[in-house]
Amino acid sequence: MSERTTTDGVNEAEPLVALRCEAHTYPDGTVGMHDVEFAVHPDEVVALVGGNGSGKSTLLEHLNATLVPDEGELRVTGQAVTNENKAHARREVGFVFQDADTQIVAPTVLDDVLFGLHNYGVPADEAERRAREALATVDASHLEDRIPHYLSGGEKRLVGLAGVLVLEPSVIVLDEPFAGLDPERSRLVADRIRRIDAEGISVVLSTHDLDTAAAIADRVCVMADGGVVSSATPQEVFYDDDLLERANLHPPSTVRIARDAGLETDARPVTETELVALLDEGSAGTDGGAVAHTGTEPTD
Ligand SMILES: Nc1ncnc2c1ncn2[C@@H]1O[C@H](COP(=O)(O)OP(=O)(O)OP(=O)(O)O)[C@@H](O)[C@H]1O
Repeated sequence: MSERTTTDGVNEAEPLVALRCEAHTYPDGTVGMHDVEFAVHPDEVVALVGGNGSGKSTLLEHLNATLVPDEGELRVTGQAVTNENKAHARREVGFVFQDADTQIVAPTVLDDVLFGLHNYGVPADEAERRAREALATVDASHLEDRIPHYLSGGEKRLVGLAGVLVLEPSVIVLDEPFAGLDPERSRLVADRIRRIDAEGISVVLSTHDLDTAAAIADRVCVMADGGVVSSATPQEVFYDDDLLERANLHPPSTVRIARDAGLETDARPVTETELVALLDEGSAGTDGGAVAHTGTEPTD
């Protein structure tokens, strides 16, 4: 996790993305989001959580100017984004859609990852090297000759991630990256997200999977009724029962296990590693203490 975060989970450096949205109204008159100020800082993984229809996708789609506020402002790497320079937002903020099929455009995985680079006029040799590197970063090199449409959901998600990663954005946004994946695939995608963060790219994702959010996020933003109702560390958010209830959320399994085990300590474990360490401490000198694994922590 980031070492440069303050106690409320916010990195102090200049934000890479800063959004102020007084409201976003869809064409049918539905207000998808209102009164939101949201920033993405260098070197952080931010998880957006909240019930169905709370505004997560609406917020994410503002970060690369796919949607624009009725009233407000988007700044990306210090530049105000206007109708004339949306391309700057698209280039700096890579978006991985939940439905990977919407992003697949080419007959093979390698061609698919190359597509964006060709659009940017990157010479063929360099493009191929970068595409292969991006596929290797997400452990998908073995898929490069496959037909994208026939990949499994988890494989498509990794290829979509490589297709965005290859363009070297400052921030990667993922809408529900774990939806529809089995626990092993979720763990793999979570692991790759941490790897991308370690390479200096900030990540913002929305998810209903609070176990995985607890395992990988530096900061958690809770949305309810189209607004951000909290932005804080996983420890603060996931031990705040009133906040979770207001957002129709249940605490992650690590928190439930910690409580069941009577571990209401100031340490507030949220990751599996933190939980295991505390349970081990608690059981030192007793019978060794069996530990229930949540199965969500990414491997390094
Ligand atoms: N294209 C659209 N037209 C009209 N209303 C929309 C549109 N997209 C979203 N909304 C509405 O905006 C609100 C926020 O929706 P959004 O999709 O951002 O929520 P979400 O938190 O991502 O939900 P979920 O977890 O179910 O994916 C909801 O009331 C939704 O019905």
